[in-house]
Amino acid sequence: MVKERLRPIYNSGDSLLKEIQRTIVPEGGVAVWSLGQAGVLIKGGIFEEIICVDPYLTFSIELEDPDTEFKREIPPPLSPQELDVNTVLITHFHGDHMDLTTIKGVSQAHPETKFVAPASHVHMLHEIELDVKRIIPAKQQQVISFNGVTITPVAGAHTEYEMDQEGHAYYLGFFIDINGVRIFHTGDTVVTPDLIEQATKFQPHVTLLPINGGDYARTSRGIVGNMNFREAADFGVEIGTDLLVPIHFDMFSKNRDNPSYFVDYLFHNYPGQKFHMMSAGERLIYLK
Ligand SMILES: O=c1ccn([C@@H]2O[C@@H]3COP(=O)(O)O[C@H]3[C@H]2O)c(=O)[nH]1
Repeated sequence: MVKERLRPIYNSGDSLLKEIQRTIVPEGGVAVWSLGQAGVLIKGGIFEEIICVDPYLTFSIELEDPDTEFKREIPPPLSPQELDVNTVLITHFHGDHMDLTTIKGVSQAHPETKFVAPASHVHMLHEIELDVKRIIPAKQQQVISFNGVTITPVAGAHTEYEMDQEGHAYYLGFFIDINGVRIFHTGDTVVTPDLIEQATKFQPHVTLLPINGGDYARTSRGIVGNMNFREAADFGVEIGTDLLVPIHFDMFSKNRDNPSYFVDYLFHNYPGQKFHMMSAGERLIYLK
């Protein structure tokens, strides 16, 4: 039943693992793989760091609640045990971004992997008994640096800016600088003047941004919205990014939009804007 529902993806399992291992990224470049939804894997820098953002590599949402409308439409390109990365970045606490089953599987299979998660929600990682030494609480504007990589968390508004009592943002995006290649993973957010200002200063080479939007029907079912395809394109162009990569459109049939609308909108309004739409498991090599 589940198998019939799942749509094909470009690459997965052993073949994807080998590709990730064998990819040597030239200076001034990064390799990016889509893992579906907001999940991406990024490789680059002098130490060939591998960073993963928001891996949802299980069926945990539908296993925990068989009546959920959030049933996967694509298979996980890798199992949690196969995800061999230096650092996992988590943008926020929703199960399709902070999947505790994925995180537990990764952490048990790869004892060296570190986990960066919003300070407001690191307590959720204690539920899976992740060693606190492996957790880096992320706070907006507080830079995290390791091995030639600089990560600056930026607060997002998953329709609203929300924060805990200490003022730590619930929803984060990440400005990631790998050896001079600047990547902005927005996380889940709508467009705000503050986000435009900060992203314009960062001047990303590559911006990964959601396009699924939001509407009355979804909001009334408790689904929190994001920027839509028009807002994503306008935002990406306004901040001056070189390459736009739409995300958050392939996982759940009830909470997505057609990426061809994003492409069509760019075609008509910003024909000089570079973009790349990815299939899960696909590799993109970006050179500055
Ligand atoms: O653990 C979960 C999983 C999902 N959700 C809802 O489903 C939506 C899926 O897309 P999104 O990640 O933009 O936003 C999510 C939320 O609205 C949730 O509230 N809690």
